[in-house]
Amino acid sequence: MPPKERNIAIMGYRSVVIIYVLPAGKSSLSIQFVEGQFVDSYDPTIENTFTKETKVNSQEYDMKLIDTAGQDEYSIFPVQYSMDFHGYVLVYSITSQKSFEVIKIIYEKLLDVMGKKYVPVVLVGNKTDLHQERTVTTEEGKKLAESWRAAFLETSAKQNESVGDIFHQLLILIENENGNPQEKSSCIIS
Ligand SMILES: Nc1nc2c(ncn2[C@@H]2O[C@H](COP(=O)(O)OP(=O)(O)OP(=O)(O)O)[C@@H](O)[C@H]2O)c(=O)[nH]1
Repeated sequence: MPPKERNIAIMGYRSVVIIYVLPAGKSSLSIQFVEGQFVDSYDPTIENTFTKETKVNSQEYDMKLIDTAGQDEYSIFPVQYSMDFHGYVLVYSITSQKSFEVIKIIYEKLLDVMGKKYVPVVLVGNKTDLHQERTVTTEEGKKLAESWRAAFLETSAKQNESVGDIFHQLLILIENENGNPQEKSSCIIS
């Protein structure tokens, strides 16, 4: 079987006042997944594109990951991210209620721009290593994902916890959406 091409956008909150509220960690998740490293610095993203080959259930995929510029509640949803994308990773930080509120707004805008009731989404609560600073409970994240019929994961880009699972689960959701039901548990080969 030839590799399937999959375009995935990664979105999340970016505070204008970054001294007080650090962003969700979209770029860190992308870099951890693609390069296997954590870079502990904050450099606001304009837009980055990463490519990665991966395999799920013996199917090969050529993934293009677009790490989008961060959004806030006032941003107009960038229309270019509603076209030619197969699925979305929506990231908040478990240490930031604000990022959790903004991710709901990003999701609503995404559906609105696409004119759809469903799109394949993995909701990600990042920064689990900062558990002492947690302000968003696992239950809150789970409930939100259920209401979207999305997959839900808590991750740490820093500790490389569940990072590969994000993309694995999203590829499965995209196959399901395309009418090819997949089993949930299978190994990912990167
Ligand atoms: N402790 C911890 N810090 C993290 C984690 N992921 C990201 N960070 C830090 O959070 C800050 C923001 O991370 P980025 O990956 O640049 O965030 P972003 O969402 O891509 O932000 P924009 O590029 O502005 O959209 C950086 O200082 C990262 O080092 C994590 O899992 N744990």
